[in-house]
Order: sequence, then C-alpha cells, then structure tokens
Amino acid sequence: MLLTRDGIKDIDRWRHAGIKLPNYDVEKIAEKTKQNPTWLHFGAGNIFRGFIALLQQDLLDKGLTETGIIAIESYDYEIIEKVYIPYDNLSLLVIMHADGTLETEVIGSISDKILADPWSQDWTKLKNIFTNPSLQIASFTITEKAYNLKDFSGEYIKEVKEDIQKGPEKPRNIISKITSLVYERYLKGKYPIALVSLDNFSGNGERLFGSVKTITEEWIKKGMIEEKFLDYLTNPSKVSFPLTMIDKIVPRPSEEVKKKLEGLGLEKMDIIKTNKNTVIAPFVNAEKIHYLVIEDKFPNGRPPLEEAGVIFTDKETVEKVERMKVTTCLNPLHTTLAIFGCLLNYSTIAEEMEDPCLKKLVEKIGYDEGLPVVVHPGVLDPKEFLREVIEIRFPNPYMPDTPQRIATDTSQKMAIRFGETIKSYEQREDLNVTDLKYIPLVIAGWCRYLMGVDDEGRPMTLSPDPLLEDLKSHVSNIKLGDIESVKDNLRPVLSNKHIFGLNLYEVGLGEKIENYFKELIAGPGAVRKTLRKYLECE
Ligand SMILES: NC(=O)c1ccc[n+]([C@@H]2O[C@H](COP(=O)([O-])OP(=O)(O)OC[C@H]3O[C@@H](n4cnc5c(N)ncnc54)[C@H](O)[C@@H]3O)[C@@H](O)[C@H]2O)c1
Ligand SMILES: O=P(O)(O)OC[C@@H](O)[C@@H](O)[C@H](O)[C@H](O)CO
Repeated sequence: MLLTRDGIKDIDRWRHAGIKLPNYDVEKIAEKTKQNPTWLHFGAGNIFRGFIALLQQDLLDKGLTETGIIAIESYDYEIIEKVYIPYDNLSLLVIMHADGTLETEVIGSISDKILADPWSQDWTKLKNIFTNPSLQIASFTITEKAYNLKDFSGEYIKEVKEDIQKGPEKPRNIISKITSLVYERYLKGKYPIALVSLDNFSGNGERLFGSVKTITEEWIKKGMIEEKFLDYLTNPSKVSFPLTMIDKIVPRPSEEVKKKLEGLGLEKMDIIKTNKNTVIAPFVNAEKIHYLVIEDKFPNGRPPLEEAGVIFTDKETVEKVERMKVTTCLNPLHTTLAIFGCLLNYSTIAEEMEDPCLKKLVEKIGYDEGLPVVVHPGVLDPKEFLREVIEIRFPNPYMPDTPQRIATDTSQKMAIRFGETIKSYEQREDLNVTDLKYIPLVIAGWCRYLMGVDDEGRPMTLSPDPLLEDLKSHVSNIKLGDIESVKDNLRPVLSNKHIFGLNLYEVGLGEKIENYFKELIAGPGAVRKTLRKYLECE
C-alpha cells in the first residue's frame, strides 16, 4: 500500500489493514483550500502532522469545515522534499496505546505545502495567500529558539542583522519573513488575521508579537516600510497574537513503529534525518492524550475547533494552564528525565519511569517543589494533570520517546522549565528558595551532562543546542573524578540570567548546585550514587 492520494483510493485494502481513512474527498478539499485559503501553518514538523492537522481532520470528517491547512516550511526544506511531495502531503498518524495496540489513521487535512523562501517561486504563491481576505490563521510550531532575534550579548543574530539592513523583500529569518508577509497583507487591504504560536513556552503569543514588532520598528526606522503598519500590527482587531498551551507527546518516528507499519503492508515508510537534524517520516507516532488551550482572539474568525476538543478561553486562563504544564507539571519532569536518562544510558522515557530513583525524582519535582506554586487554572486540575503525566503518559511502554529528543535545546528551556519556579519561591513570603533540593540537583545534573561523559565514564553524544559549544567550553577543564578541577568553572553558566531567567548565585542556589555537581563528578557511578543518597531509593 502506498501513502498517496491514488494509493488511498483502494479503500478496502486500507480498511482491511485497520487503517482509518479521511471521511472526505481529500482532493476536493485541497481544491477548495486553493480557492479559499483559511489556515497556514509554519513548521511542517512532527507535532504539526500529529496534532494540529488531526484537529482539522476531525472537523473535516464531521463536515464542520470545508478547507484544509497549508503547510509552510521556512527552515528545513528537505522536510517538504522528502516527506511531503512523495506522499501527496498525506501522513499516517500512529497512536500508541499503553496496551500495545496501535490506532492508525491517514491524515488528509494538509491540502498543500509551500516553501517560505524568497528565492523560490513559492514565495509569490505564499504572498498571494497571505494577502487573501479569506485567510484567518497563520500558526507556528517552529521551536522556541526561532523566536530569538538577538544572541546572549544582546546583539542581533547575523541573519536578522542582514534582514534589517535589506528590508522586507528577501528576508532569511523566520520572524522577518512573517513580518514581511503581514506587511503585504496590510498593503493589500489591512485584512485581519490571527498569528498563533503553538510552541511550547510561556507567553508564546506575546513573544511572537514582540519579535515581529521589533523587526517592524527597525524597518520603519530605516524608512523601508510605512509607519502606519505599526498601527495595524498593534491593533488586536486587525492582528492578534493569542496565547496558547499545547500538549501532546509526539516523539520522533521510531524504527519499531516503521516495522509494524510495513507488517501491515505499507511501503516506503523510511525515517529520515535531514541535514538540519529534523527526524521525520511519512508517519508520526504519538500518544492519544492531548490538550490545546487557546486565547479566543481571532479577528477574522476561525474554524469551530472546540468541536475537536480545543478549549477556547481568556488570556488569564491560558496563562495559568500554560504555566501549569510548561513550568511545573510536564516539561520540567521531561527535562529531568532527559538529563538523567542520557547520563544513565536509558533509551526511552518509559524505561526511566521504572527506575525507582528517577520516578521519585520527578515526583519530588512535580508534587513537592512545583505544585505549591501552581495557580489552579480552572479548566484543568493541576494535581490530576500531574498524576496522569507520572502514572499514565510517561510510563506508556509503547511510546518510543527518548531522553535525547527532549535534551535538544535544553539551554533554551531552563529559564521556563525551572527558572520560573525558582522565581515564584523567591517572590512568595511563605516559601524559602533555599529549601529547594531537587530542582538544583537537576541543574547540577545538566552541568554534568554537558561534560559529554556518561555515568560509566564513557563519551556520550550530546543533543543539538544552539549554545552547546559555549557551554561545553565551561566544563571542558573539569575532569570526572577530580573535584578540585571544578574551581570557578560553573560560575559563568549558573550566573547567566539568559539561561535561567535569574542569577542562581544571587538567589542562594549557586553554591548548592556546585556542591551537588561535585558529588555527581566524584567518579564513575557517582550520578547513581548521588541520586540514591538524596532520594533514598534503590
Ligand atoms: N513534539 C512534541 O511533543 C511537542 C509537543 C508540544 C509542543 N511542541 C512544540 O513544537 C515544536 C516543534 O516540535 P516538533 O515535534 O514538530 O519538532 P520537529 O523537529 O519535528 O520540527 C521542528 C519544526 O520547526 C522548524 N524549525 C526549527 N528551527 C527553526 C528556525 N530557526 N526557524 C524556523 N523554523 C524552524 C523545522 O523546520 C520544523 O518544521 C517544539 O519545539 C515545541 O515548541 C512539540
Ligand atoms: O518540544 P520541546 O523541545 O520544547 O520539548 C521536548 C518535550 O518536553 C516536549 O516536546 C513535550 O513532549 C511536549 O511539551 C508535550 O506536550
């Protein structure tokens, strides 16, 4: 069986293999989308295919909408070449249940794909869609680092600097591209639109707004665009930047799942790793459980996504629910498992949850240190959410999620995943920041991870991170088994406000982290020994 528009016409074969097909005519929907585009999504990666496209598929299946989503790739063009074009934009969603059963479904709601590349013919096509009054949403899953315009020294990064100099015609950076496209929409008719960040960090919509506004102001200063564009951009009835909380664990595609699909008779299910490190396949493996909470600010309307389970609410509620998930009840635990999983040579998150020390560590971080500073968001219960994460979602033995995936870009996540809780302890009069034990242990674990040597003293490959080389340089003089070599080497890292959102020495945690670190580097096996000591586990 081939995953193509022609291939899925052989309905009986797909049904016989137990694979659900779209309940609508994929080609007709693609045609209607061309006539009347409503939704563009930037970042054509795994979460988009495994979650966002599924929501629109649900509406299409129920006859509640008439158009699909157009996938836009602005960074890793190989994704389009290798997993969109050969499969006519179809993807195969594989839901991994905890009892080992797979639920498979062909996703047909991605109606087209476009490269956001000013040097390709697609750019004109993209501009035409962006200036179409029917367009309601441009959404984004482009990873957290894509929103950064400046480096840690406060300087614009090279490509942004060049975009600022050259103006909106041929931008290279994603934020300059978005700004340029929104400017085209303004010029064409000041039509309204919602720009929806679905990336995983606090205040995502506000950060997107801030970055687009910065590029706008720079171009206005240089007289490259009309000043009045700023009025349009900052008028929420014209351009909105809703806050969102997105939650579904979508691991990288796994070889085991690929084999199972081949066993069902599917052909050409190869997994690829692009030159830009995206690991992607014609299929997406994911968990069943998911949550999406969005601030209901859509000036040009939106599909009835509440019918697909999306919770629409006010800004304050999204802020609370997002803080609950990203700063306390899920992502900090994920990063904890990522760091110690790499050090202890685990290959899946589920296996780690069977390790009594690691399970206890995430319970301590979640229930004991995180929950006390969580504000109940109303729409979801934090304690129940945390229980579901620790007892059901992470231990699912069929989820092929790896510590290495989650360890990617950790430097970009520390401030949100741990810094926010530390700040809350600082601000609360009834809590003492120096009482924190386990969050500092994880930060020390991250420094130990950066040494690139596992707990047995063997070299280990570190996951990509934009600050990796700089971070490694700080620990390069530290030797496993030589506590004296620690000296002041960690100070530039632990005092870096850009990494943690605060200077860890100023809040009284720097020395504690250094002391944990010394225990973690005492020699081979010291990571395990330290966990046993502080968690009283076997
Ligand atoms: N996978 C998950 O479990 C999950 C869950 C919730 C939210 N998210 C959010 O979605 C993001 C993407 O996750 P994914 O699973 O799709 O990852 P992925 O590796 O499959 O895809 C990443 C996408 O981001 C794009 N990208 C990366 N760097 C970019 C840059 N500098 N400029 C523009 N685009 C860039 C890539 O081209 C690709 O389209 C995450 O970083 C997170 O914020 C992921
Ligand atoms: O996607 P990232 O790189 O921001 O973080 C890795 C994981 O923690 C994350 O993808 C989770 O799987 C997700 O946040 C679950 O909703």
